[in-house]
Amino acid sequence: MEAPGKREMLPPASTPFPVTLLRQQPNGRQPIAMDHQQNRPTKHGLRQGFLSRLRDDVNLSWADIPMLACSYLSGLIDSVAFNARSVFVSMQTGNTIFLALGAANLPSGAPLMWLSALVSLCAFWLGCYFFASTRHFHPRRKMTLSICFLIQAILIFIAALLGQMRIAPGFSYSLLESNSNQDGTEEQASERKGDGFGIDLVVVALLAFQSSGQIVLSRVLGFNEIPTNVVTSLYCDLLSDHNLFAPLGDNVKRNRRLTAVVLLLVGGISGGWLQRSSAVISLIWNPFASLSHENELTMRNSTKDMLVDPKTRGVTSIRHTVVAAASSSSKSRAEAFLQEVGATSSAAAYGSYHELVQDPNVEIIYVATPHSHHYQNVMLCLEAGKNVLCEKAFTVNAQQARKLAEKAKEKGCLLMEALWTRHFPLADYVRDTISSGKLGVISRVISDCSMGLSPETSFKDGKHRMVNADLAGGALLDMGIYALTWPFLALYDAQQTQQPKQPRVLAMMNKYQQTSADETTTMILAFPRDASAGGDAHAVATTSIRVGGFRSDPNPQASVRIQGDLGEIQLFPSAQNPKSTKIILKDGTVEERTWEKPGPGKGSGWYNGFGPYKNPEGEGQGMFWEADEAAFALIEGRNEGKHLKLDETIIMMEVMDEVRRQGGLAYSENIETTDYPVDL
Ligand SMILES: NC(=O)C1=CN([C@@H]2O[C@H](COP(=O)(O)OP(=O)(O)OC[C@H]3O[C@@H](n4cnc5c(N)ncnc54)[C@H](OP(=O)(O)O)[C@@H]3O)[C@@H](O)[C@H]2O)C=CC1
Ligand SMILES: O=C1OC[C@@H](O)[C@H](O)[C@H]1O
Repeated sequence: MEAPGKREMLPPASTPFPVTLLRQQPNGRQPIAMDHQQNRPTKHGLRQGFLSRLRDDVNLSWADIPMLACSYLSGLIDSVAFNARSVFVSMQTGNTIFLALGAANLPSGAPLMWLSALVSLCAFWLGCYFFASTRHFHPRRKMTLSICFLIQAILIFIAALLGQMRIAPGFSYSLLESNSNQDGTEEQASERKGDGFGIDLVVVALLAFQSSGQIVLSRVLGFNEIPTNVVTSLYCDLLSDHNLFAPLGDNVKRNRRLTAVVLLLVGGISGGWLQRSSAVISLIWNPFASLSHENELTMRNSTKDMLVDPKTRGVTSIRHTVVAAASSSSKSRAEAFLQEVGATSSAAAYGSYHELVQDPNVEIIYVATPHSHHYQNVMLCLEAGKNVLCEKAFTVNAQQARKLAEKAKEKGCLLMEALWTRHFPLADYVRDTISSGKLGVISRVISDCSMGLSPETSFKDGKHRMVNADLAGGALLDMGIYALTWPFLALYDAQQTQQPKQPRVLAMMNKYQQTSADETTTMILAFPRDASAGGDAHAVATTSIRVGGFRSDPNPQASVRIQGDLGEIQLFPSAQNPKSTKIILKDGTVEERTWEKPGPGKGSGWYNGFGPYKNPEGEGQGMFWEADEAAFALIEGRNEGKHLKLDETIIMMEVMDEVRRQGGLAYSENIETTDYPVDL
């Protein structure tokens, strides 16, 4: 136990200059050159003075202050590292336990925690050895200490840079959000953190190495009571101090320990809050389309949704900003669009897509033009180096999708199909239900997405993109993609016990006479699966503009049924926008859930809704979830969405190519082509 004492009055390492002409330094160093007339050191003398002072030992009477500041730093850095990679870079006791747990393959859900802990420990050990070797170079010299602190500062700076530039994804954003949002489980959060593991470990190593410098220096300077990164022994020494309650000036070591604990805590708190606020990313969205041809208002709905405060859906670390919009027909349409959706007044309006892609403020572009135009529009964005979220159907055919994926890879851009349904919390629930095994082996999916509209009445002149073959219209590309979504989610994604294979397809197609686009299409699919995994799984996916999906039905049947040998899950009322689910198990269990759409809420006076169908006051349409996922992908440095990767988008396009081949539906060469640029 330490004896109480006042701040130690150690002899100063250097004394102030005496007023003599040639100043002899107390430690017998060279005299400093003086300007005799001015009676002050010359520039050369000053430089000499500075350098010789650096050779002095540090004045220990105040050296505890930087060491206490190190305690604050430890708290800050450890809170960041733990939040980023579930590892400590300073407190190595925790890491030793994490390493030990790894031997038992624990903790569950974080199988690589031991590796992060080991990296941190190794870097820390190396750092201790390195910084302790200063004992060979006058360890208490100001010069030696300055160099040590400089090395630490540089390492922290490099680590911060790697995080800030999103090179080290784990350190680029906060885990807090993903743990709480969108029904996200910690598993999902750690999955999200899978990318960039290696570079994250580099950051861990840099920080652990520097943090060893702190404890070594606290030892060098003789402040063993403030090891800066260990608090367990500090708590013990503090509370077992028999002079714990001595007056303030009578127990310096107690004061230091207490201050170190408080500062470490404050450092931890600041680390947490800094991550929260620094994780607020201003995402820039850029709608191509605007208020459009009388009926479809995709852009308006999704943009309005994007601008809803993400906190209303529990998302705290991102924000979407519409910085610009472009209309291919006129700038005034873009202006009207921006006004209508409530974009900020600084948002730019463009009268051409070419102008828009040159805007340096644009980070990501949301393409919501007719299917026929996706390939050309997305290629334009990618060529300009812009990230893209492109509406469904992604392209007209698989070859176009492949080319876009290649271009995105070449340019290092994010490219994602905006299949909004895939990003609903409801879709996560369906995935989780399937992978939990509750339904047994899924062997069949029945899925319908239809409109129940008379095309002769609703799309009278045949020009609407729904039926217009020149715009790659028809039931299949527009609605059939939703019917295919659930078989793919259930049989391609969620049951990935083996490398998923492309399904075999049988298809029938009825054409709308007026335009020859498909009006009703029926697909039977077989997803190849080994006999040991249950054998091939079947799906029936149907779509129609004319029949099914009547909104007038007060008790709609399930649009989607995902069936396993132990039970099934049903989705209501529509495959593209399901709002409730029902699980029926063989043992008689029934689990029903409804899925609300968040938004500004009742009393907000805010409305969204598709086309003429208004949602209840304050409820979003549900398009923000795909926007959030694109934002997270950018923040994490991913070039794809996690719920629908480009490989799967391409395979779905291949299926639709085959369906069209069997149904005899080919679009005109200029919209099927992969040539670029082509004027449409
Ligand atoms: N997720 C969802 O719920 C929905 C998604 N969608 C998808 O969104 C996309 C757009 O659909 P929607 O908004 O209904 O499409 P629209 O027919 O309303 O067209 C959208 C915009 O595309 C631009 N455009 C460019 N060239 C043409 C052209 N030759 N003919 C017509 N328009 C052109 C127009 O804007 P401008 O002239 O100003 O450039 C137009 O306003 C499609 O991929 C569709 O499948 C549609 C509905 C719902
Ligand atoms: O994606 C869509 O969802 C809703 C439908 O009404 C629309 O036509 C379609 O494009």
